[in-house]
Parts: sequence; structure tokens; C-alpha cells
Amino acid sequence: MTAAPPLPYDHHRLCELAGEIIVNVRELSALGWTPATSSNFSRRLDEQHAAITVSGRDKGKLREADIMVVDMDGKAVGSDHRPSAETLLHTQLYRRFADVGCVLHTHSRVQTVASRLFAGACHVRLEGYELLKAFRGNDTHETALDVPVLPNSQDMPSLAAQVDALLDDGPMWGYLIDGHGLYAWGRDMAEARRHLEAFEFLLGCELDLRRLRAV
Ligand SMILES: CSCCC(=O)C(=O)COP(=O)(O)O
Ligand SMILES: [Zn+2]
Repeated sequence: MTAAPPLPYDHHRLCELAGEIIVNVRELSALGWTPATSSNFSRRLDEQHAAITVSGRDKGKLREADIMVVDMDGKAVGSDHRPSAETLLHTQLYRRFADVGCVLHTHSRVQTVASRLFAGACHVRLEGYELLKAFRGNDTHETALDVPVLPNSQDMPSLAAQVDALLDDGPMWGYLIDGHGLYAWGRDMAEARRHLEAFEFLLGCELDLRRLRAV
């Protein structure tokens, strides 16, 4: 009998990251941000691998078996499961930025409505809010951040190419996809989650302002 080849990644580290993903995703699901099996989540495992949610799983009931490993081309490693349909939108960030360690994608109502409302303008301007200081590198409310809104597509290489073009223009911590949801990222889970929560809150403020001004 021949021994199984060693795993090309640190299994202990994978278990740690899976535990962290599970705890955080359950909390995000409890907020109603992952309806109907939507959303996907990942953590960088090492230079060549990421831990990511298996496609189609109920994110509110995530277990260790719902997390798998992919390489930076988005190919499954050591698993027969299908990784998230949107894996490429995660791995493109890990490939491009050595300091990105976590990518979170959710489908909250606020994110989805904002993506529809601002799709025509191609971005949502967030300006003058104290909470802009939640984004890495911002230390004042006296600034503006344009959150891009991309057209939705099932063609992940095409979506990834559009994200790459936006990233060429300067740093960003997230984007919306029209009628779909939000991507946010950071160096680790805490930072990615802080960015995600700040986007959610500020997009909610913009929607409220438009509602109130319309009355
Ligand atoms: C029913 S949600 C449609 C797909 C999607 O947008 C999503 O975020 C979840 O896809 P996954 O393959 O990661 O489960
Ligand atoms: Zn999605």
C-alpha cells in the first residue's frame, strides 16, 4: 500500500481558518445578508492556496465540510467539491495583493437595492461620513469614496477583468455588482468585516437619504 501524498498546504492552518469563517459567516447570515444559499467567503491559506466556501451551501448553516481549498487559479485542491461559482473574484485579489488575506461577498437587501439604484451612475459616492474612517488608510471624514457598481455577469473572467481595471486606478476595498451584492476585502477577517459592515451601513444611509428626500 502506498502512502497518500502530503497535502500541499498546512492542514492545521486550514482548520483554524475554517473555524473563523464559520463563526463570522453565521453572524453575517443571522443579519440576513446571505439569503437563499447566496454569498461566498474566503481566507488566504498561504501564497498559493485559499480556503473558500463550497458552491451552493447554506451559508447560515456552514460546517467545516463546507470549506475547501483552491489554488490561485481557482482550481480545487484535494477535494472533489465545486468551489464557489465566484471563486475567481476571490483569487484575483489574493494573486494581485500579497497583503489581502480575506474576501467577503454578501447579498444583503441594502447592498442589492443600492446596486440597482446606482447602476446607471456606475458608482455610489460616500462622502463626509465619520464611518469612512473604518476603511484602511482613511483618517478623516473630509473625504469621498466612490464604490464602483459593475454590471452583473455569469462570465467570471470578464467580471474579474473589469475589477482589475478598476484596481489599476487606485486602492479600493470593495465594489457592488448590479442586482447581485457586494464584495469587500482586507488583510484579515477583522479588517474585511469592518469594511463590509462600513459599506453596508453607509449604503443604507444613502438609501435612507433618497427615501426621505423623495417624501
Ligand atoms: C443563489 S445565489 C447565486 C450565486 C451567488 O451569487 C452566490 O453568491 C453564491 O454562489 P456560490 O457558488 O458561492 O454558492
Ligand atoms: Zn453572489
